[in-house]
Amino acid sequence: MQSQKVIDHIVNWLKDYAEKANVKGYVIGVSGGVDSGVVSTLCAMTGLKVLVVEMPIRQKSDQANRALEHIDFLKNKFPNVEGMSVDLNEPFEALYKTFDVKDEEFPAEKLAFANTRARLRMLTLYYYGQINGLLVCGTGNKVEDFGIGFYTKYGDGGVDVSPIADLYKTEVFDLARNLDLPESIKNAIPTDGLWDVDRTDEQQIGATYPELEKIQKEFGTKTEADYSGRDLEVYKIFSRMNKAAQHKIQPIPVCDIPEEWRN
Ligand SMILES: NC(=O)c1ccc[n+]([C@@H]2O[C@H](COP(=O)([O-])OP(=O)(O)OC[C@H]3O[C@@H](n4cnc5c(N)ncnc54)[C@H](O)[C@@H]3O)[C@@H](O)[C@H]2O)c1
Ligand SMILES: Nc1ncnc2c1ncn2[C@@H]1O[C@H](COP(=O)(O)O)[C@@H](O)[C@H]1O
Ligand SMILES: O=P(O)(O)OP(=O)(O)O
Repeated sequence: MQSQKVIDHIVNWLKDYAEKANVKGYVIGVSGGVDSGVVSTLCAMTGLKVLVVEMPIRQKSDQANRALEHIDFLKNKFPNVEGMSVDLNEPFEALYKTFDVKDEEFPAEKLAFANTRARLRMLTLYYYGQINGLLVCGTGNKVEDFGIGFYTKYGDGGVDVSPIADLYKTEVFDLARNLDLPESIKNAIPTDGLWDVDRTDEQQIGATYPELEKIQKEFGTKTEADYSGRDLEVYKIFSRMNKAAQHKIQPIPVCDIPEEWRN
């Protein structure tokens, strides 16, 4: 990939969009992962106002430390960047108490609370975005957003612009190397950090991003019959998750009203 061209293209795209939308810049949640590391740096390079927010919820200390290290890196390098931490532990625990949890070991309960973390972060970003005249900048990549739907609907998926959604995860890592991000971010193992047990994306999905990308690039042109061995296993994972994620990939279904009933 011609990384420098892609970097310049995204930075200009972000700058143009903000100018046309008549806003001051962007607000981004920074987790200590590579996606938000890259996106926040690209936003910072626009020279526009950028607010980077760390939002711990039952956070593992290594993730929180990486996020804080990245915020310091950006603030030192870019005078247009401001950073803040918003501790969401209390509101999260309050919701936990408020919702009528019948069985916290029930898988649907665990999933709903994992997604609640992402949704609390979304509403926080919209709050700080609105009071500062900033748009919420998304961090989803092409595999998460258009491949396997590995994001929370109206959580981290609830954003105003999505600058890296046409980049595969390995391409995001390429950009991270070219942007000279802190080593800890360049080497961060992808994880959604939404669960009480520590699980990487690879452990949760059952395949690596390079494996998924290979299938995603061929999806629609090759079928199950074209694969064997590990590729076949990954094809099955990708295809199952892609099918289940169609409600996130396609526009929300609207119930059409027959025209003749309008009189
Ligand atoms: N970037 C990341 O790494 C990241 C971030 C957040 C979440 N995740 C992962 O993403 C997954 C999110 O879970 P999810 O996808 O079950 O939750 P979700 O909330 O994103 O989507 C499920 C919800 O979508 C709606 N829905 C389901 N089927 C539908 C249909 N056919 N039509 C319309 N709406 C429909 C329902 O409201 C359902 O509760 C989890 O595995 C989580 O760990 C990954
Ligand atoms: N702890 C966090 N602080 C701020 N922003 C966060 C945090 N965890 C996640 N985010 C944001 O959500 C997306 C997706 O996160 P995953 O870790 O991939 O689930 C991330 O890029 C941040 O913008
Ligand atoms: O979205 P991030 O920044 O948390 O990256 P990753 O998904 O690789 O952890």
